[in-house]
Amino acid sequence: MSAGNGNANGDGGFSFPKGPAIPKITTGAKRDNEICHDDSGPTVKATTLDELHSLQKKRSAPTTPINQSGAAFSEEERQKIQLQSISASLASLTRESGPKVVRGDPAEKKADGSTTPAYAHGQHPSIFSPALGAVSDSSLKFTHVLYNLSPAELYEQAVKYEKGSFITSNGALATLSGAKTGRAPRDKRVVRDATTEDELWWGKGSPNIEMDEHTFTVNRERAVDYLNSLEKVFVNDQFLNWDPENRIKVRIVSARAYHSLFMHNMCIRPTPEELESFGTPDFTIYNAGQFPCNRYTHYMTSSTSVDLNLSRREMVILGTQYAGEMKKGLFSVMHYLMPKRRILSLHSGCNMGKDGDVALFFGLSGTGKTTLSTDHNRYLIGDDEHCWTETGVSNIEGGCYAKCVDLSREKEPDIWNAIKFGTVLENVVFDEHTREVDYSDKSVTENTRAAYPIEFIPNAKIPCVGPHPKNVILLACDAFGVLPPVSKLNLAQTMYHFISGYTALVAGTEDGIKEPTATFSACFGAAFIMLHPTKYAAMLAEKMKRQGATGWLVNTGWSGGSYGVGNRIKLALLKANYKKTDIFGFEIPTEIEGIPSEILDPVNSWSDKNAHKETLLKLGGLFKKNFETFANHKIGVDGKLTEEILSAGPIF
Ligand SMILES: Nc1ncnc2c1ncn2[C@@H]1O[C@H](COP(=O)(O)OP(=O)(O)OP(=O)(O)O)[C@@H](O)[C@H]1O
Ligand SMILES: O=C([O-])CC(=O)C(=O)O
Ligand SMILES: [Ca+2]
Ligand SMILES: [Mn+2]
Repeated sequence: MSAGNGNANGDGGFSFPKGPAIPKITTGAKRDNEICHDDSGPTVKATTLDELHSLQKKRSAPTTPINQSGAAFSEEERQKIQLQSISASLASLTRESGPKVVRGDPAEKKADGSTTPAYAHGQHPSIFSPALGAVSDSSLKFTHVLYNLSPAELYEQAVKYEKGSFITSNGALATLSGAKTGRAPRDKRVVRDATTEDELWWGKGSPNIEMDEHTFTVNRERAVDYLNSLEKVFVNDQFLNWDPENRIKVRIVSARAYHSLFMHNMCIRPTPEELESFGTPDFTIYNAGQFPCNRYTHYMTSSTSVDLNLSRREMVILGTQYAGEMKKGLFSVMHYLMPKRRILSLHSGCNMGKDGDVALFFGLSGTGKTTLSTDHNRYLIGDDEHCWTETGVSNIEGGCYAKCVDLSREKEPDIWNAIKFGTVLENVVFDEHTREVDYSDKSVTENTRAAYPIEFIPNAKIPCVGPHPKNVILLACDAFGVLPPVSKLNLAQTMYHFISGYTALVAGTEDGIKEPTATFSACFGAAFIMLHPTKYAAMLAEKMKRQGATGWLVNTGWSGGSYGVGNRIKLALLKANYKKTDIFGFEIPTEIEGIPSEILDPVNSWSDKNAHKETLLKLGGLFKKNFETFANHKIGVDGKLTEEILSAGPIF
């Protein structure tokens, strides 16, 4: 039966009316009487779907690699050298040779459908097969290496293979860091050997909990074997420190796209040319965070272990996927390496005014280094880790790590806008359908974070270096409500408060805990320092003195009555008249334009003056008690500095 022409003769009472025949549609060759011209353009070049897909991706533009002697490497030679180096990084210490490594995603099928390369040893440029001593199953398999992938590639890897990875409505990559949503300082170990024995700060108050070289080797082997057992690993080769003379080459081997993208954002990203000549890294991280350490290993007290070996220039991560461990592990390394070069490493934010005045912002986690250094009216040099050299300051990192709990576009527009394609959003909650992030939702953790490259901040200063600081601002979030909003400090007071590293937060919102808890963290970063705090303090004093920098204590917390009475206050810097406060002996301004004078001295906003005095004394006592640890440690040749610093503390 032919369609279209109805049949009027049927007996079923169903028929199409007879009408004019439907005109035939003609395509192809242009005809004179054509009404509408064919604008479909040339047809696709591929003849098969596979070919079509292969056309979609253009090869990255080849660079012109130059080797040390000035001669160009071939692409094949270059890839071979790279893979050889990665294989060496992954070498197990006992078997002494690295695994077979191959570039690319194992899931990307070859034309014949195979996923494992079919090439024999040495035949293909993107395979490296070391000569193996003992043959085991793992030495027969390939380890695929995803080397310095781009954010787009890492998004695809994360979304395809990592549970909990989603693209949010602002374009960021939302991830989950697993059971650990913050650092685990109690699980950090540092190898104590002949060198570090004398050089590092050990014992009471020190963050450096020792482990021996052998135990490190056991954990390293565990991490490396885990990584080698995987089908693929991510390798990032990047830099630390924007000061070209003190740049450190770091390699991060990890199992998750989340970790690779985090470090892509947080470390300095090499140009293709810099990557060509990267060579051997100065420091390597093995992040096997999904895999636990063996609790029965000596020195281990949990299934998490973050191990630093300064002599081997290696760090091993087991049993935590929290990405901040990598960032802060490297920061610890800088706290060791830089002072050796007479460079001061700082847990501080840093920005610069239009006329080149640099400010440093020290503060414990969550006191506002990122928030306050990201200031629309100033150039951002960095938000968290810096070096102060003979010539000025440099950022150690290539990215920022902002807290995003309760983030709002109105209060922090630059951070808000930096959360876009390429940014890693850790542990946030979002709408399952619209993928809109709810920053007020703390269901996963209160420590939600955004990691983005520093150039996502519009007024970032690239390269991230600046002249000597003029102002050194110590941030404290004082839930006791007795620290003034702004206090000017003399040099000894600056040292005293730098070594103290005070902040006080209201302990958990649950369980009825209402008392603020004071936290003291030497150098505002006790978890990361490697030497005795007074070493860093002496360097800071010397630099501030020489450069004529002014110290400030800024309360970013609650001022005027304890928590609940006062409100969190905004930072203001100033030229004003000052008066001296009781007990702490701070110089506080008597008036600042635009700020009601009464809030400049917190006593004014306490209705119960006795309660104010009591709270002030209580806090002073906590400072004194904390400082006992440092009191007998001499700094400076004659120890005079110690006395001067001691007398710069609270007096009562
Ligand atoms: N007055 C204030 N000053 C600074 N931050 C404030 C203030 N009021 C509220 N906040 C909030 O406090 C938090 C400060 O976090 P921020 O990321 O700046 O900490 P940080 O010092 O950089 O810590 P970390 O070293 O852990 O990254 C932000 O969530 C910010 O919105
Ligand atoms: O390392 C982290 O988790 C975040 C950070 O910057 C800090 O704690 O100082
Ligand atoms: Ca921060
Ligand atoms: Mn920090």
